[in-house]
Amino acid sequence: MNLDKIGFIGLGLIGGSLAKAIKVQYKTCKIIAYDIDTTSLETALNEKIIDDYTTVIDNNFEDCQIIFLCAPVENNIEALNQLLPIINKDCIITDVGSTKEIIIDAAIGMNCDNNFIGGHPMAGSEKSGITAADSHLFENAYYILTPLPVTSEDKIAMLQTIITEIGALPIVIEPSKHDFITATISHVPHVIASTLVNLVSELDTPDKHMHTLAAGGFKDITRIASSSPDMWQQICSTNNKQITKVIDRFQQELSLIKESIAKCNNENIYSFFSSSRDYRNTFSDKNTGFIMKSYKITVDVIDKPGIIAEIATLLSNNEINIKNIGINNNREHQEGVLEIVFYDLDSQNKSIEILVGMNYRVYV
Ligand SMILES: NC(=O)C1=CN([C@@H]2O[C@H](COP(=O)(O)OP(=O)(O)OC[C@H]3O[C@@H](n4cnc5c(N)ncnc54)[C@H](O)[C@@H]3O)[C@@H](O)[C@H]2O)C=CC1
Ligand SMILES: O=C(O)C(=O)Cc1ccc(O)cc1
Repeated sequence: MNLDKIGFIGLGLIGGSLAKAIKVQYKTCKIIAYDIDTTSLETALNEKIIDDYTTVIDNNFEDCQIIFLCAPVENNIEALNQLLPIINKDCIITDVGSTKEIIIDAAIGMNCDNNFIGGHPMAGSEKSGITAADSHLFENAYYILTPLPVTSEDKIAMLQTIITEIGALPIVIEPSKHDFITATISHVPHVIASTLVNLVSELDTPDKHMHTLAAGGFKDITRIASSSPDMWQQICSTNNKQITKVIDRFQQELSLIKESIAKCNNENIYSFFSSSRDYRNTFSDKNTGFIMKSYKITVDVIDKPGIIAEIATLLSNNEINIKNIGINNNREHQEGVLEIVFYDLDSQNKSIEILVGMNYRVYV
């Protein structure tokens, strides 16, 4: 497909990653961006992620075929309103916001439902800003679309093609169903993660031993508490009905297990953990994911100078690109201490073969 010009409103983690992925796929496509943060725009221009930027939403967006709204949810609604008098009639405006019903209702209210298609890539991380942007972010991730009955098939097909060509998997879901699903699998888990972190901060002993000793499990389930407060405040305020409904249900579940623990009802406690383990084990970490896909291996290495260089050289001699490499000093639940992250499954598999062939113990 031919793309000549695309616009971005908001150029942080998601906007920047989409712009990068589109540049890889559509080399001649011009990208123009607007962001309230001029430093992000300058960074993106210097790194050739975009071709031009503007410090106001103006006629520069007039000839865009597609405009991606990638700011926090409420700011996307404001931008949509500002863009409507500017865009051409064939332009597709699509957002990436984590909540859908509110922006779809706003789009209907603004009579722009033939130009607007709601979107939500189910990929991301706790990081934010253009410096965290990654052209591989959407590979094998589901990308939800919430078109309206009036949206033309051509426009939906065009957006689906772009999503597919950047490696993601488009899936159509109705807005209110989307908001219930994401409240359960994303929004409430974020609230719980932040609650746990705040709890430790409040309960910690004066010597801060909780902070020092918090280990793998705690860090695993609270990683997402490092996310942008601005973004999460707007997600909560734009999906408050579904989120509060799911929190109510969560509190009921928590009360049940609390009661079983208080009464030492070992049968209930056992079945609580065994059913959650069995269901959790049906979520494959290698599958298309909701979180950023990670092709990681862990290598057991002896602690000697030059060991990282030795392994990095071995892999680079075999033309394998390393995305990230680091020593894990905490051996808890960890078979090895050197963690290597790759860009794709092929590199991961090839590295395992090479390292095992050199008698390294490798864990996936
Ligand atoms: N972070 C994640 O993992 C995911 C986020 N999303 C959604 O993507 C959107 C963007 O999130 P991120 O890229 O993670 O956040 P981010 O904080 O990395 O980037 C947001 C960007 O929007 C800019 N911005 C803020 N207000 C603006 C305004 N009024 N006009 C123009 N630009 C403005 C900021 O300066 C920043 O550069 C949000 O709507 C979020 O709900 C969707 C999927 C995953
Ligand atoms: O990093 C993670 O696990 C996330 O949860 C990222 C994320 C954040 C917001 C979304 O709407 C979708 C994905």
